[in-house]
Amino acid sequence: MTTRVRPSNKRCAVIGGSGFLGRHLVEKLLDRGYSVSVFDIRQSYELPGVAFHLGDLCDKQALLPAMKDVSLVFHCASPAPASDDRGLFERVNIQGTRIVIQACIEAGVQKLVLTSSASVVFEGTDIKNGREDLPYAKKPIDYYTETKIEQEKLVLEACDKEKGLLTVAIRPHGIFGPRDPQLVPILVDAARRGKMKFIIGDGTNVVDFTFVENVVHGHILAAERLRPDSPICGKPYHITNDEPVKFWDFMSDVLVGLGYAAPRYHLPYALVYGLALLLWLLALILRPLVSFKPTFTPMRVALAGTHHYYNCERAKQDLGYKPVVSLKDGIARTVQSYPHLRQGA
Ligand SMILES: NC(=O)C1=CN([C@@H]2O[C@H](COP(=O)(O)OP(=O)(O)OC[C@H]3O[C@@H](n4cnc5c(N)ncnc54)[C@H](O)[C@@H]3O)[C@@H](O)[C@H]2O)C=CC1
Ligand SMILES: CC(C)CCC[C@@H](C)[C@H]1CC[C@H]2C3=C(CC[C@]12C)[C@@]1(C)CCC(=O)C[C@@H]1CC3
Repeated sequence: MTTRVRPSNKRCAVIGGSGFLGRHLVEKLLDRGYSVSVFDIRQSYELPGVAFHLGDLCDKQALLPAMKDVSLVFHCASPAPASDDRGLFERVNIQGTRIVIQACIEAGVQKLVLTSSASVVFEGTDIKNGREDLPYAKKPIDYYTETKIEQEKLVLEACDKEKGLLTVAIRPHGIFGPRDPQLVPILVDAARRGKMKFIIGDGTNVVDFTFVENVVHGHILAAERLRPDSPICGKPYHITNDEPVKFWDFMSDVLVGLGYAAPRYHLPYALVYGLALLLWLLALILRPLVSFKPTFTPMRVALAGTHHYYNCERAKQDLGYKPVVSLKDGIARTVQSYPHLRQGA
């Protein structure tokens, strides 16, 4: 007879642990006394107490060793939203997530926490104080969103008390903070190329941006509250800073904090969206001949010109969630962390 060692409650694996959110999560887990295995296609840092397993999450045999004796898995890997590679999104976010679930079941993992996205309900039109019961986007605005929807469904449907795997999904929105490879770098790149002089629309649209440590906090609360008798099993949770802000005020605070001018001139939303669609189509048609990546993609223009903020009451009620870093402090810490992106640097 083989006796199965019950995995320690404090052993966990972070799939995508080399990424922006993943690394912040790993650091907080270590602080809280967890031992951590990271599974990723790349290793971006070294830390005592972290075992790295390199591989593609679509490969179950590569995943299993990272899950050995692990009771809790965080899945926060995804191709970058800026990619336009439909095949890659489908392979990693859909097929890969099926494999992650199978591997969790085979390895005897008890809890799986997915990093989903509040964007799973975003179709490019206003969302004001959206709750988790909004329907998934019927016409997702890009392949990223389309496959994040399928990924979330797969993980939530896999929640099975009988089989012993409990699951929950965290839906953050607009994560920012030190080491983010996306929001601040893209914004600064656009500013350096003179493209951030313009406000898309009337500039009054309100959105959520979430400091990375608040997102981490939401993940850990969910993991620690995930038990067979808890109401959170199989549910999605919005995690935001709970401080909706005008999109263009947030952009201006970051730009001015880094020494750039705030956007000033208004352009009509419909015009910029139409141009972005045209450029996207052109890039698609010309792809075999030339490769160019427009800064203003339809997704970015939609995010920059509409309201999209979310209610996180459910997370407060069920997880005891409350942001740990305010928007103002989050912006100050973020700006400070990018000395190389300052104007003139
Ligand atoms: N950044 C944001 O504003 C938001 C992000 N999210 C979600 O948060 C999660 C983390 O995002 P970020 O940290 O911003 O992205 P990131 O790109 O910094 O990290 C993703 C990590 O996944 C890894 N990865 C990608 N494909 C893989 C594969 N086939 N096998 C193994 N590892 C693979 C990458 O190497 C990377 O380290 C993602 O699931 C994303 O969809 C959700 C809402 C907002
Ligand atoms: C060029 C400018 C109009 C905009 C520059 C900033 C943008 C790069 C970011 C503003 C909102 C961000 C955002 C995401 C990525 C970066 C932004 C578009 C996500 C798409 C990342 C993945 C998600 O799940 C949702 C995010 C929404 C907000």
